[in-house]
Amino acid sequence: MPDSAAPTSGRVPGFHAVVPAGGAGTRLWPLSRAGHPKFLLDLTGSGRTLLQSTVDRLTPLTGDRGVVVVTGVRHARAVAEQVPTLGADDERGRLLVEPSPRDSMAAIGLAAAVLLERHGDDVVIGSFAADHVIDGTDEFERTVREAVAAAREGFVVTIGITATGPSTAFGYIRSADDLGVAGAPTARHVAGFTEKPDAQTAAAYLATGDYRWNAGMFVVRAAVLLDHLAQQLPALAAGLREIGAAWDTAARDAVLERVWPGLTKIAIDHAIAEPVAAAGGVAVVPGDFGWDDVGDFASLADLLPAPTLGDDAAVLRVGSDDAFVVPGAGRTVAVVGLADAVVVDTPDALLVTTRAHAQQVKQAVDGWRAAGREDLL
Ligand SMILES: Nc1nc2c(ncn2[C@@H]2O[C@H](COP(=O)(O)OP(=O)(O)O[C@H]3O[C@H](CO)[C@@H](O)[C@H](O)[C@@H]3O)[C@@H](O)[C@H]2O)c(=O)[nH]1
Repeated sequence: MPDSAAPTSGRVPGFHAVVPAGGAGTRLWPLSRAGHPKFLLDLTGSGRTLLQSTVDRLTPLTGDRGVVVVTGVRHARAVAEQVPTLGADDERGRLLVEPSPRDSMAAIGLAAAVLLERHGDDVVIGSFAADHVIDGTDEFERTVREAVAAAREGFVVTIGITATGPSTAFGYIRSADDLGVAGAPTARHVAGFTEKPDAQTAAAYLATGDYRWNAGMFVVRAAVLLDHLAQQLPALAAGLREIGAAWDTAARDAVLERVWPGLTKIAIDHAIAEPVAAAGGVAVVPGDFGWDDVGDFASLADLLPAPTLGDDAAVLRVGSDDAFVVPGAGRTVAVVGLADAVVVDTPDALLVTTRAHAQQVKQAVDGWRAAGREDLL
């Protein structure tokens, strides 16, 4: 089939999206807390939480019943309330609840194993984080359609974001020659991954023109993913397959209780992407859409059209036009002479920092934890 014949709109048959919702978002404290982390929050003022926006973005590609969310026990109820289409109480619902966090390979592998059992050998899955912001729906959809086409040919496919600077917060993908797969004209082979390099290395990468940011999106046939895992980590693959086979049966809870705690904790990047790329089995589709993982208040401030999140009338600025302010309910905030300030007010905790120090907010969370203030986390 010539490339021009590949469908460019509508649902992609046999494609299911997997949304791992596990991150704590500690650099966005005190908005993001362990009990209501970043993905459950409306951080962009759109009226939809990051999780809801993620599902909204994927649904045109998968159809209403084609998105699976994998989350922990603690957040299952809130996720079910925010995304009723997951059918949490249905026999074959699409809300998969992990007994405990065992990192991204187990989360995505669980969904792969369940979907393989339900839909058979040809099912293609794509994993997309629950807490990223994307601007440019058409380009996102184009990229995913190409990724699915390449995945059908047996590749593990990543999406490589055009880097806008030498970020040290992301992994980098080095692309090689054209993949030459019908329906995926822009896909290339991946030469390798580097996880979160230092600033100098990142700048050197960008100068070559061969590197893109790894957005943590992986598109692959579920059967291929589990076969690769069986090569790399046979016990983890076998455990996930056993759970997948039991998921829609009365044995689910007993199998989960016995098998889940023993699963290796490892990120999908290390378990699959890096070793499979070394063997030539990974492809990248370049994605020229706006993408941000909203890692801290500096990136959140850059995303928003105005430097206030919430009630702008509650904020008074004197010589602080760009100060980023999140006023708490029922209180006003005045910022005087602090251009770079970040002020985030909530009922029980107030954060004052600067954009330049936004990455270090995690240390405040660590500090409260060390002080035994679990109530603030
Ligand atoms: N359900 C569930 N999800 C999890 C768990 N652990 C991680 N995840 C999810 O897996 C995804 C990636 O995990 P992180 O641990 O947050 O990875 P990272 O440090 O952000 O790095 C990865 O993503 C970056 C892009 O945001 C990439 O740049 C980087 O290369 C890498 O792929 C996120 O969506 C996170 O919610 C878990 O135990 N359970």
